Amino acid sequence: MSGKVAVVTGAARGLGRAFTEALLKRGDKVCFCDVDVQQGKQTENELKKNFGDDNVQFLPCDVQKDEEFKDFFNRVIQKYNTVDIMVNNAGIMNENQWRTTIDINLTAVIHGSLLAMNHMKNKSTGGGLIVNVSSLAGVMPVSFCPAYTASKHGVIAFSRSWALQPELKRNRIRITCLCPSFADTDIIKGTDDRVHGPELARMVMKQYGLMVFPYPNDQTLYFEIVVSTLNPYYVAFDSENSHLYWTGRTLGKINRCNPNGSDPTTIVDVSIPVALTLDTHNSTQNSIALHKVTFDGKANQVVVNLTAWPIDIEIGMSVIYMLIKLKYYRYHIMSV
Ligand SMILES: NC(=O)C1=CN([C@@H]2O[C@H](COP(=O)(O)OP(=O)(O)OC[C@H]3O[C@@H](n4cnc5c(N)ncnc54)[C@H](O)[C@@H]3O)[C@@H](O)[C@H]2O)C=CC1
Ligand SMILES: CCCCCC(=O)/C=C/C=C\C/C=C\C/C=C\CCCC(=O)O
Repeated sequence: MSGKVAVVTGAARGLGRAFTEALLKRGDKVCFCDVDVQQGKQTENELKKNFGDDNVQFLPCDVQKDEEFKDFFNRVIQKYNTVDIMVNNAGIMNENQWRTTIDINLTAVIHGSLLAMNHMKNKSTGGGLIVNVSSLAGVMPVSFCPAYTASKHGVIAFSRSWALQPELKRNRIRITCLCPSFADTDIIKGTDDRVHGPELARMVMKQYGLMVFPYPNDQTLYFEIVVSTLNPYYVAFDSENSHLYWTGRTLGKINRCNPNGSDPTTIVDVSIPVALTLDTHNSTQNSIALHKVTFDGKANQVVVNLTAWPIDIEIGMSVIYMLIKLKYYRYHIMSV
């Protein structure tokens, strides 16, 4: 995948900057935008020093503003002729500004995805990768930030729904959601006046810990890898190489095996949390018919049911909570 042209939104700092650096390290060219112009320029200067003037460019853009976003995207195409990877990362967390939260975290992600899809399906070389940054708050309810959580659920629902479109596969466009746990960036700083129940927010963050960036070996930034975390109940399926991934008992332990359960391997074993990526690319039009895979992990058993194609991931929280109590974890990868 290296040697591609990538766009990253909201990359003046934080995860967006980390994604940008990871892409640059692979040899991609990156054009990033941000509403924070001063920070954007500073980041651009720093990255240019490390990766070369021609490989990285910052353009100011507020993704909430439709015309600005469209212009930004078109300017990237004018400069580099193409966009191969689109990372819709810009996001805020502010329950007092819930409408803006939805506008940036969800509406702009939809807009960015559509801009990318329209371009990717028409370009002569065809295809591309869209990475929509959701959150673990996109797969579970979080009482202290309901609007944020709704926006992140929306990102997953939008991405999964598009992933079901045969048109996407036909045009070789892959759409992926990245669902990080708490990461040590500005979004979680000074949350007191931006969340309902700051004490609970602090307690939860303390309990779960923070991801550290840059992540060792760039594991979380390697978009092709589908991994999971936080608790042992997240399982992911990578439709590109058919691997199944599941977490261990501790944060940061990620295992992988083949779809038939063979070759179970621990690919990450660290004491810090890592990110969950839901791979929404249901490219498997050739049937993966009824598998039942059982793993015997060290502490607990994990059962994965693959039903029929296309593959998608459904996590039922109430069932999960019940099974956690029983120390027995069951995951459903449903046909939809
Ligand atoms: N840090 C965390 O714990 C987690 C973060 N995320 C998501 O990761 C993404 C990146 O967040 P972080 O790097 O953590 O936060 P951050 O606050 O460090 O970075 C967000 C960046 O987006 C930019 N931005 C905000 N509104 C914008 C707009 N309208 N137009 C253009 N740029 C805009 C900001 O200026 C900033 O540079 C967000 O979508 C966030 O929801 C998801 C899960 C966990
Ligand atoms: C403080 C807001 C952080 C925003 C950044 C973000 O997206 C981080 C998400 C990380 C995890 C969120 C998911 C789960 C939190 C775990 C349990 C919450 C349950 C407690 C409750 O809400 O009642």
